[in-house]
Amino acid sequence: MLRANFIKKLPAFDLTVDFEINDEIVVLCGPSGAGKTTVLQCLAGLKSGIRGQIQLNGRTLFSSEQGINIPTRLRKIGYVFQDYALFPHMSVKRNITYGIPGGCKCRGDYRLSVLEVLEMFHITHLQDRLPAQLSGGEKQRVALARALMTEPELLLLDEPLSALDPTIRFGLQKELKELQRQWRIPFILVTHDMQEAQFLGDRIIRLEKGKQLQIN
Ligand SMILES: Nc1ncnc2c1ncn2[C@@H]1O[C@H](COP(=O)(O)OP(=O)(O)OP(=O)(O)O)[C@@H](O)[C@H]1O
Repeated sequence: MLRANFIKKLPAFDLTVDFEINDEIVVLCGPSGAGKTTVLQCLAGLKSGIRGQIQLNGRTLFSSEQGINIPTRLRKIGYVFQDYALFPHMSVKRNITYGIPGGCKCRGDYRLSVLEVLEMFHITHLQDRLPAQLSGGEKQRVALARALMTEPELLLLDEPLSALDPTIRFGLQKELKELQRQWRIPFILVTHDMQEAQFLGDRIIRLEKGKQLQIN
């Protein structure tokens, strides 16, 4: 479970976050500039100047009061960026194993092998390609595979499907939902698309100028 209760001062307003998220998909929506991406960045440890606390499965990731600020790489949080942020000069396989001790060869302390993850996302045949040689949907699968390879306890997705055409998009929405049901970790997903929010979200939180309004 994720518990987050913090304030982040932004130039135009204060972003106020107060939520508890179980093993479910919470969709964050709201107008451009409302603070959605900033919420994800604060949770991942990519923003400074926060007051409050963040706990994941009982571990304190951040507490301004106690002076705790666990570095991003140790937070056990997967992050899928809007533009996928794949390394352009690395193959699919290297992208997926980047940052994993032992890389492609070794399982180490991880439960999953790279071959299992490639299979899970139906991208085994693409493992030696570079990102430039992939379609948008394939890149999205690689980004998800990379995020899940580290066995996160929370997955953050910033408009993961927005670059895709509607037919591929719907297929991947279903896959995302199934993935969450299999992994049973909290997903927080940002989208501008209300249909997508309704389909994917177990709960929808609307942000307006940094304030949370719950829709369902
Ligand atoms: N690096 C920055 N420096 C100053 N202000 C910033 C910075 N990044 C974001 N902001 C401001 O913080 C606010 C929240 O931005 P954020 O990117 O979180 O919004 P968003 O809801 O994700 O928007 P969008 O839907 O357009 O991606 C905005 O008012 C934005 O102008």
